[in-house]
Parts: sequence; structure tokens; C-alpha cells
Amino acid sequence: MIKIAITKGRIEKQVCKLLSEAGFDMEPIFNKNRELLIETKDGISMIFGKPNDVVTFLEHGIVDIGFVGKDTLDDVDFEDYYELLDLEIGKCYFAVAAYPEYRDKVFNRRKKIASKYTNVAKKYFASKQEDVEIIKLEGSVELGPVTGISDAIVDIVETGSTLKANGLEVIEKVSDISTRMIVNKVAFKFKKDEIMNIVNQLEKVIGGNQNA
Ligand SMILES: Nc1ncnc2c1ncn2[C@@H]1O[C@H](COP(=O)(O)OP(=O)(O)OP(=O)(O)O)[C@@H](O)[C@H]1O
Ligand SMILES: O=P(O)(O)OC[C@H]1O[C@H](OP(=O)(O)OP(=O)(O)O)[C@H](O)[C@@H]1O
Repeated sequence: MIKIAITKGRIEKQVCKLLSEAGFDMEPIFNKNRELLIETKDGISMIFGKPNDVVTFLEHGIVDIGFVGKDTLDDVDFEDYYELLDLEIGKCYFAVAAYPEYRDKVFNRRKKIASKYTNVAKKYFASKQEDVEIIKLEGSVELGPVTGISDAIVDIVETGSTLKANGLEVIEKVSDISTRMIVNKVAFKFKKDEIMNIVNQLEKVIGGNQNA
């Protein structure tokens, strides 16, 4: 049996649609209500969890495969997995954002940066040799500059409409994000054929979508 964890929320439906187009039996998933663990006719069991938890389940060997955003992978401490596929969905990017004045402002103190992705923010400013204070916010991160708790934010930008609605703008792009398929290394050793079958089937659909 192959065990899969899928990130709930924005990317859930698109991942399930790709798996269905790749020929896997997703009917029980499409018909599910509040169940969090579902078994399909293909001998695949699927759980649905929050982004960081998908990685935690994979780290502990509870699942063989995880579908999760690159944003989450960039932020967690765990790196001992194989990233086998970019699903080319859930596309967005990390950016430093702030009010336009931030660009020319001279700071005579450490800048304050708010983010839900504190490791990404830390790593980014460290790469620029900038010593900043990182403030963790759990959501609505744009509130950082709006309330004045921070000078800028590191957050996900998709359409840019949340920034615009709050008078903020992208100061610097940090990195691209999309949904990835990750695999537990031990599982790959013992279930290589089944896992590669899923990779190959998905690749055909992703390739087809890109050429469409
Ligand atoms: N505009 C976007 N904002 C946030 N995530 C996006 C966006 N577009 C694509 N994604 C991807 O979707 C994944 C899941 O995001 P989603 O907002 O559903 O869950 P979440 O981070 O648990 O947030 P919440 O706590 O608001 O439910 C993200 O990790 C990211 O890879
Ligand atoms: O560029 P946009 O298309 O406006 O999308 C970006 C927004 O979407 C995400 O927030 P989400 O809606 O997940 O809520 P949250 O802030 O509570 O995490 C992200 O944190 C931005 O706020």
C-alpha cells in the first residue's frame, strides 16, 4: 500500500485532479466529506493535512509521498527527502513587501520583518548580510507594516491584490513557489516501482497540460 499526504486548502483540489487525470481512482476523494483518511481502489491511502504536517508525517515515515508547496519545504528544518516532481500548480512567489517609502528609508536601527515563514525570512536577509529582527505572524502578514509592528514582510504573493489593497508593494522577489511531490527516502528504497509509476503517470499529465 502506498501512503500519501496531501496539503489541505488551496492546492488540494488541483493535486487530486492531477492524480485523477493520471489514472488513479480519486472517486472516494471527490465524494469525501470531513474524513481525513481515505483508501482508494488502487491500494493507495491518502490523508489530508496542514502544510507543515504533511512534511512531519513524511519525516516520521507515516506516509511515503507528500504533496506540498515549495514555500513549506523552504521553511521547515527537515531536508532528508527526495523531491521528485514539480506539479506546476499552486504557483506564486516569496517577496519582501512594504510601503513604497521603505525603498529609500535610511534605518539607524535593525529593520523589523514580519513573516509566517520565519526561516525563509531569516535565510534571505542573512544571504544579504543584513541583520534584521524577525517577528512571527501566523497569517494576514500584511498587518505587519499596516499596524507598524514591522517595517516590511516576507510573504507569498500570487496576484498581488492583497498587497495592493493594503497600499503595499513588492520590494524584492525572493524565490518561486509551486507544489512539489516529495518522497520519504526509506519508502523510495522499498517501494521504488510503485512510486516511480506515480511519478511517470503524473509527468505525462503535467507535460500535457503545459503543451495545451
Ligand atoms: N495566494 C496564495 N497564498 C497562500 N498559499 C498559496 C497561494 N497560492 C498558492 N499557494 C500554495 O498553497 C499552499 C496552501 O495554502 P493555504 O493558504 O491553503 O494553507 P495554509 O498555509 O494552511 O493557510 P491557512 O492557515 O490560511 O489555511 C501554500 O503552502 C502554497 O504552496
Ligand atoms: O497575491 P494574492 O493573490 O493577494 O495572494 C497572497 C495572499 O494570500 C495568502 O494569504 P491567505 O489568503 O492564505 O491568508 P493568510 O494571510 O491568513 O495566510 C498570502 O499570505 C497573501 O496574504
